[in-house]
Amino acid sequence: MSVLEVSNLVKRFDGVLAVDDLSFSVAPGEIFGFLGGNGAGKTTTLRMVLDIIRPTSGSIQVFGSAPGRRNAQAIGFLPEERGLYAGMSAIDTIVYFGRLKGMDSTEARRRGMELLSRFDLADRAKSDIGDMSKGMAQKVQLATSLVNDPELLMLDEPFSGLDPVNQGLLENEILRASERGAAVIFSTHVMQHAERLCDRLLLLKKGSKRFEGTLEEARAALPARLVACAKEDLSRIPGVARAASGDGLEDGWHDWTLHLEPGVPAADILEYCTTHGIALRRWDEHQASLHDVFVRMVGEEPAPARTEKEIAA
Ligand SMILES: Nc1ncnc2c1ncn2[C@@H]1O[C@H](COP(=O)(O)OP(=O)(O)OP(=O)(O)O)[C@@H](O)[C@H]1O
Repeated sequence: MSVLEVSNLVKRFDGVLAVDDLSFSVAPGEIFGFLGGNGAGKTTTLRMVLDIIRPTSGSIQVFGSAPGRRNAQAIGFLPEERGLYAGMSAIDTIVYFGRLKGMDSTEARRRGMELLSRFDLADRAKSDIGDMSKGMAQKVQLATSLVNDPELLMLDEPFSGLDPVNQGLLENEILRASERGAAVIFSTHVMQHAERLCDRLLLLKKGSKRFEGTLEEARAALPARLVACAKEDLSRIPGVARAASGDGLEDGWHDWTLHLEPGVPAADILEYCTTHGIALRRWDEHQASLHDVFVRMVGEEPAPARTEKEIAA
């Protein structure tokens, strides 16, 4: 059974179609990347799953029932706009969120301390959130979304504002949640995280789905490029859309760059060469990156991964 099933979801704000006939589902243990540019409808969709806002039409099933109090206890959520109450300690904040999820305080405290240790914040457990750095407070907020060991973990732009070490820590938490069987949905503009983590991903543009599938399927949607060294003319091989030969090498060998027709696997070209006695001295396949797929399907540049220096600035 799916943890989350979204069917023909529509959300209209005055004059803005924020989510347009969106359907997808997420299974237990799956890491699902929710990708799209600014204003694509990611946050709006997550808010509907949390029952913070109501859909205009369509349906959402969380653990087999409509969003609401009953299933909220098994959900963990990290909102895009970060912010916890200054004036409360890190551990008390986590316990508070654990209580909201129906945990008893002893268990929430035990679990909170375990998370703070894992996040290298055990010695700051009693620090006021207001006295913490932005990144530290963000890790405490992450802990509030994990305290109840949620079966559905939804993270809205979780990597933004974290330095590279803490981005790695967050990646580990996502993998850990998935390994214990939780479904994890995270939204991001940064393709590198999605490339490393996602079992499946969905590309959203102006509220509507442009692509849903595995990373491999996403890459296969764009033509591959091959670089090969041959004596023969490779431009006439079936499945090659464009070919350019470089300068001649010794003994009549040439480097070729081949752009394949969409959907043609590189292996077909290799097989053709083998069966037709075309000798190849070198063979490199360059698959499209998720960045290329995003640019092609969403029509804009995703955010680059930020350097440590940029984050500190
Ligand atoms: N409460 C609201 N009232 C009116 N319009 C809204 C409201 N919330 C969202 N929108 C609009 O819905 C569209 C989708 O916004 P949403 O925040 O879901 O995008 P997003 O994919 O999360 O973008 P970002 O990556 O910039 O956070 C935008 O055009 C936004 O202006």
